[in-house]
Amino acid sequence: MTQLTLPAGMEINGAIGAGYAEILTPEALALVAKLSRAFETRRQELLAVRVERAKRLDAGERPDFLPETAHIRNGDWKIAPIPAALECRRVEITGPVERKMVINAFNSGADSYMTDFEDSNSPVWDNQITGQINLRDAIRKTISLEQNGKSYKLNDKVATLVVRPRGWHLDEKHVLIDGKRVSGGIFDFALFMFHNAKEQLARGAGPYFYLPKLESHLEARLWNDIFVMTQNELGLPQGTIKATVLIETILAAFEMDEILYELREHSSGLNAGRWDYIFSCIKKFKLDKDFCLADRAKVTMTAPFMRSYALLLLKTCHKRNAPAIGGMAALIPIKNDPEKNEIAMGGVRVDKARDATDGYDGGWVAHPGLVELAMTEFKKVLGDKPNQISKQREDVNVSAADLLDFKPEAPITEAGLRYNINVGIHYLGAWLAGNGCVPIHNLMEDAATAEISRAQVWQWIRSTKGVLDDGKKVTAEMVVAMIPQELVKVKALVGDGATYDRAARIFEEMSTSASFAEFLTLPLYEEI
Ligand SMILES: CC(=O)SCCNC(=O)CCNC(=O)[C@H](O)C(C)(C)COP(=O)(O)OP(=O)(O)OC[C@H]1O[C@@H](n2cnc3c(N)ncnc32)[C@H](O)[C@@H]1OP(=O)(O)O
Ligand SMILES: O=CC(=O)O
Ligand SMILES: [Mg+2]
Repeated sequence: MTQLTLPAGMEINGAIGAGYAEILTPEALALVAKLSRAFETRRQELLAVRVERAKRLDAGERPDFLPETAHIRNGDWKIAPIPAALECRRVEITGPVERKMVINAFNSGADSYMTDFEDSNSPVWDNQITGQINLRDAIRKTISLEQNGKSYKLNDKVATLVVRPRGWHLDEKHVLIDGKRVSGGIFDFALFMFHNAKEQLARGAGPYFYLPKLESHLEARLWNDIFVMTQNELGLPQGTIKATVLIETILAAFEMDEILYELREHSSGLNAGRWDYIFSCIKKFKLDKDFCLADRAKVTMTAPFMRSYALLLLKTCHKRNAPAIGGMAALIPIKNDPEKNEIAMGGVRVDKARDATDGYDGGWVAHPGLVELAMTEFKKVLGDKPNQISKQREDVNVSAADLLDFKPEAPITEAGLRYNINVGIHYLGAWLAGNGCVPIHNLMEDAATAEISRAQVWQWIRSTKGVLDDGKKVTAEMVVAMIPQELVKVKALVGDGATYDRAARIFEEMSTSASFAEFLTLPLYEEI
């Protein structure tokens, strides 16, 4: 086995596969070690703050805009100018860091490509390191692949790359510094920066990131401080790194100005990460017996609380000269059924048209087959302009009560409950097998969408409003009885893989246990 030279105090317990040593170099690992030692204590403190805040919310406290940062919300400031490579982001394709998908996404015709170490990626060690290899090769345009009789290589014109490292909650368990696991996000970020930032700048772009699952401006400040130290370490001018923050937690929605302000030298705007946002709303109010959201399919961007969130994000960004990027419609092309496919494409069209008309500068798609369609909707509104940041939404007024107006509460149906159980088992099983993004019932399912499914099941059992439209109360016994039935249906689709039995067991434990797992990926990560 290849031997790595490690910085003092670092241990790596993952297998070292072909080409890994080119990523896990002593210098790159030294940056991981430096950032970890400098910032791990703060990461842990901020995670502890999340726990304390959750306790207060569990006890009935409700979030509001922070009095102590009113001067930032009321102040007249802008973020630093956006680099040319990030001015035009009408369509952003996203996808896991798998080699074929990396090539296809770069070639998709989208303006930008968010490559994903987060929601759509199962963080098995091999995915993390081969993902870094794939990105290194793609940035240098040396990436290629022969698969199923097809040859893959990059076109001359490719999308601008944006990288999403893991969120603050995730560790990288294969790498220890001074006996403790390193942060998954710092690990992904540091390796990427070390190997690629200068190369990207030489090629006319730069190191651009998406930051997931932040809950406060102090968490944004931590990323900002990491950027400052990394730029110093690598000899890059301050402000070189640019990051778009996903507003995908209810708490961050109350701190959007503050998040942009913390990152103002490094900001490239905000994105409305709708799936985690819905999950976060359920999670943060999980013990409120009056809280209840309808069947997952009914909680759309036109739901009152989602509409308020989307409009506030847009207004906030444009006031600060920052891009506002829309989220992901989970619809994907449906093969072999033109009628259903047309309905799905119509759904994506409506979604992108709404965002573009509202004033968003771009939006996400899950699949190359959606790029042209989404582009058409943005071009209808933007014409030849790269963005519409100049469009101010002073007409928008969103209060705390609007953000917390959680409707629709009904209907909850047996079909909706079974759907959540079915998707939960299917997704968990795929994730355990190393695949973090799966088409299920013609929708894109990733960690964020699956979180909604499993959180709804837990919460419906406990909410007084968790009553099916036929009058039956959702109970743990009902869910436990449905799990084997849904497992059979999942296996009929995907085969008899052992991970699905494990997934069903974990799903049952998660749905029925008294405590609510903070993220489903946390217990799952200990299984891989
Ligand atoms: C909530 C959030 O965080 S959203 C962001 C995270 N989610 C994502 O990024 C979604 C990523 N999308 C995907 O992984 C896939 O599109 C899925 C799983 C949803 C659907 O996958 P499949 O049904 O296998 O796709 P399908 O068979 O139609 O793929 C056709 C081709 O498009 C490619 N493709 C599909 N999606 C993508 C993508 N997002 N990026 C690049 N290539 C893609 C496939 O690799 C395949 O290539 P090939 O023809 O060369 O073999
Ligand atoms: O990351 C995006 C989301 O919707 O969640
Ligand atoms: Mg998300």
